[in-house]
Amino acid sequence: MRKIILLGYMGCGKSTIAKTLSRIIRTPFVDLDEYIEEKTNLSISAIFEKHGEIYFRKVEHESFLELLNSSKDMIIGLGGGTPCYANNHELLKGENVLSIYLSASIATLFNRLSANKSKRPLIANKNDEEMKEFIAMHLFERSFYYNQAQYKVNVDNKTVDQVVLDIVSFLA
Ligand SMILES: Nc1ncnc2c1ncn2[C@@H]1O[C@H](COP(=O)(O)OP(=O)(O)O)[C@@H](O)[C@H]1O
Ligand SMILES: O=C(O)C1=C[C@@H](OP(=O)(O)O)[C@@H](O)[C@H](O)C1
Ligand SMILES: [Mg+2]
Repeated sequence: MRKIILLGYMGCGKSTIAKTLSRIIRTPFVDLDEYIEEKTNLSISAIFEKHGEIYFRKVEHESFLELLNSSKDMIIGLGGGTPCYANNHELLKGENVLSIYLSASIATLFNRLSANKSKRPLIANKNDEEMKEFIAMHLFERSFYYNQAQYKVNVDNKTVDQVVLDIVSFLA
């Protein structure tokens, strides 16, 4: 059954867009981070703190496979790092998979993330200057993986509804 996968850097809007898209096209959505939190009974921050990032990436890969192998139609909002580890980017091209990269400028990401960093362990302890530099470098490193998606939608200066409409146009 068809899986619609949203990917992109932290703060690009994957979780938010997945929720609204789900309502519009009447397809259930699963946020991969939330799925992992339920499965492990730990927050993403607690997993990083107690078990480290390598363990998180292992659980993330297993969880992504579980969702892809389920027999249901589903929208999956990935974590920002999901396509960049464990060859997960290869899974973006599978049969019955439609993958969409929500691309955003460094300025957009910085503005959104500076107000929302506490639950994101990779940036939680950075000040504004450190964060700007980190986002620029990290986005550059990850772009290769994000660009493996079948479609790309730029989200800069767009409302959630506008982004959802752009995505709906690919699904026709
Ligand atoms: N199109 C948009 N316009 C303005 N703010 C947005 C938009 N999409 C998401 N946001 C906001 O950006 C922040 C990060 O969104 P989130 O969905 O958590 O991103 P992700 O899951 O990609 O990390 C949230 O505060 C969310 O409300
Ligand atoms: O970019 C990353 O490596 C991460 C992004 C987060 O998801 P969001 O992109 O939804 O913030 C979450 O999976 C974890 O904190 C690691
Ligand atoms: Mg998210």
